[in-house]
Amino acid sequence: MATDQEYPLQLRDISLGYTSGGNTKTVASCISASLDRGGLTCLLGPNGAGKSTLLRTLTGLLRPLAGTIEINGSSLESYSSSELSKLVSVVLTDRFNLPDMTARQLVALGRSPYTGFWGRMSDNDEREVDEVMALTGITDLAQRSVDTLSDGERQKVMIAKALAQHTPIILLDEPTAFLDYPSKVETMSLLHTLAAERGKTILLTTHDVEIALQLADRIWMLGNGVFVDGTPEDMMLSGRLAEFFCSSAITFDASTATFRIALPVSERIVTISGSGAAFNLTARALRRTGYRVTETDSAALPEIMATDQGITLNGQPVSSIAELLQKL
Ligand SMILES: Nc1ncnc2c1ncn2[C@@H]1O[C@H](COP(=O)(O)OP(=O)(O)OP(=O)(O)O)[C@@H](O)[C@H]1O
Repeated sequence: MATDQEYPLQLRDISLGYTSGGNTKTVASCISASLDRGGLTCLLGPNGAGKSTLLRTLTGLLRPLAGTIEINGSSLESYSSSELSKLVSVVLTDRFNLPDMTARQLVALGRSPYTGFWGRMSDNDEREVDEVMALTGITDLAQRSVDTLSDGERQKVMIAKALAQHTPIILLDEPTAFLDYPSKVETMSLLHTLAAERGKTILLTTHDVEIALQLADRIWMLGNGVFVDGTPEDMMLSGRLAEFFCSSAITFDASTATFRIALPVSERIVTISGSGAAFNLTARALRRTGYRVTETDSAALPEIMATDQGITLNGQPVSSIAELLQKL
C-alpha cells in the first residue's frame, strides 16, 4: 500500500473555481486524487470542464476554494517559490511577447532555479540546455527570435524550458494544442518516455483523447463537475470514457479504442467479403457514402470482394475504391 510520501502530488477534497467581487463560481468539487511517481497522467474533458482551472490550481496560481494540495506529503503553501521551482515545472498556454529573446535563451531560463542571483550559467547548465533542446528536436531553432516562431515551435521551446528546469513534477496545459499530428505523437511519446525512464511525474491536459489513451498511464476526466480517474483501459471498459465524450453523433469503439462518427443508417445495402486493409477501407468508404454494409451473402445485392490482391464488384475487377463507388 502506497504511503502519502510516495505520492509526489496529492489532492484532498479539492473544490475549484473563481472568486471575484464577493461572488464564487465553483467549477468542480470534492476532487481527491494523486499522481503516481514516474507516471504520465492525462487530464481529459470537454471544453469549459475545468481542466485548465485544475491545472492552475495545482501550480499554486489559483487557490482551491476548499481542500488541500500536497507535494511529497507537505501542503503546497508550505513551500517557498524557490523550493517549488525545483520541484514543479509548469507549461501554460499563455502567449507573451519576448522581443529580442532567442529560443535558446528562453530554454536557458529553465535553469534559473540553479544559476544563483546573477543567473550565471555553468558548463553543466549549458550542457543541460543543449540536451533538452536535442531531446525536443529544436536544436535548429536555437538562434531564432522567439517572436518569429510558429505556435508549434514555440510550444516545443516551452516544453524544453520545463525540462531544463529539471524538476521531478511537470505540469503542462495543452502541450499538444498547436502541433501537427506527428509532432503531437512525438511530444506525447517524449513525455511518456520521460515518465517511464527518468521517473518524472507528469500531468497534462489535452483534447487528443486517442493519443492519450495509447500513452497515458492514468486518465483523469473532468466534466459537468464530475471527476473520475483510472487506467485508460478501465475507463474504456467501464464505459466512463463513452459517458464523457459520446453523443448521438459520436460512438466509441472500445475494441479499437477509437471514436466513430455515427452515420445515418441507409436502405442501400451491399455485401462485402475479403480481408486486410483493403477490406476495412472499402467497408469504411461504403459506410461514409451512405451504404449499409453486410457480410452476409445474398445474390440479390451488389457483391464486393476486397483483399490486398484487389477489389471486385460482382466478380469484375475495379482499379480503386473511387471506381467502385462510381460503378455502384
Ligand atoms: N478567470 C475566470 N473567472 C471566472 N470564470 C472563469 C475564469 N477562467 C475560466 N472560467 C470558467 O471556468 C470554467 C472552466 O474553464 P477552464 O478554462 O478551466 O476549462 P477547460 O476544461 O480548460 O476548457 P477548454 O478545454 O475549453 O480549454 C469555464 O466555465 C470558464 O468559463
